[in-house]
Amino acid sequence: MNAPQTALHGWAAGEAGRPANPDWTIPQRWESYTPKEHATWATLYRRQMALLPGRACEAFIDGMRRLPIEADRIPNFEQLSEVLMRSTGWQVVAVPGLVPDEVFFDHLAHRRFPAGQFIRRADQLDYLQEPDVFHDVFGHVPMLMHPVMADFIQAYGVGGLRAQRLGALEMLARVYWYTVEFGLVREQGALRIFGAGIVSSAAESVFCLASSSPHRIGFDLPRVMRTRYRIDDFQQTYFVLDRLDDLLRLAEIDFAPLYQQVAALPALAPDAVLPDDAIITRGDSHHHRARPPQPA
Ligand SMILES: C[C@H](O)[C@H](O)[C@H]1CNc2nc(N)[nH]c(=O)c2N1
Ligand SMILES: N[C@@H](Cc1ccccc1)C(=O)O
Ligand SMILES: [Fe+2]
Repeated sequence: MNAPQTALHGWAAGEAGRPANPDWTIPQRWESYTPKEHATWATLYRRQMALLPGRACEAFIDGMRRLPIEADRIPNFEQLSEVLMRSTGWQVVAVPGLVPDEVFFDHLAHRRFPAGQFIRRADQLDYLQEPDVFHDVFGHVPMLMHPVMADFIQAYGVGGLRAQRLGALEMLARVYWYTVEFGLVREQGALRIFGAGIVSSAAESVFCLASSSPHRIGFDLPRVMRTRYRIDDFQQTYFVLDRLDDLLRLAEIDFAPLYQQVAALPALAPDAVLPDDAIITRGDSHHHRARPPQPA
């Protein structure tokens, strides 16, 4: 989820504007979820699990299988953290919603995944401005069981704190957006989803692979750093990794010189196509202005 900082949950910042806790974590208060909230989770879970086999990458399906994530109840973060800690050293901490950039990056840099404690209302099933527990836990957490993604997201946290110092937040956020949130990866000759923003959206899980309108382009780091993204509708371009392990190489590249080179170039529209793009499928001209999916 890389939405701008606009939609900060007021009450998270407390009346005085300062959060009760400097790292913005709150108790999950798992016992206080209502049956209706669990039912919303169940609806979303069932809808996605009917779509994702055959569309989501193997790492996602495997991670989901190994975690205490049930169909009909919002998961308990302490139970998730026990399994994650043993596997890749991660834990899930509850936050009220979007937190400030440096708080977010600091959590990731210490292998703490900040997950929204709240769940969307029944009338927000298809679209949500802020990351709720379904997007964060269903979408992101299973991938944290994969060692490559576990290392990549921690490195991203470290890189985020650095990018802030270098004034390169937007370029870095695009790398996260087009991988962790909306990334595709080749798997046994087919394209599979690994991005959490797609995985947690029913409409986009289908659209990203089946529609002729988005471009699908082989991942290229400077190209991704230049490409703007939309947060309120389907992506117009998806970038495709040859394999998830490519993320490790990515994490080791020193971004600082790239930030300088890319900052000197004009940013690209979300639906741009360049002559030397490694086009996998070129989108058609008209855009399906479908019901906006949940941004991620
Ligand atoms: C660029 C920026 O770091 C990014 O949008 C962050 C901001 N704060 C966040 N806060 C939470 N809880 N979850 C997120 O995904 C993000 N995304
Ligand atoms: N390698 C990046 C850090 C990073 C790691 C993983 C993902 C994105 C960025 C840097 O030098 O800042
Ligand atoms: Fe997200």
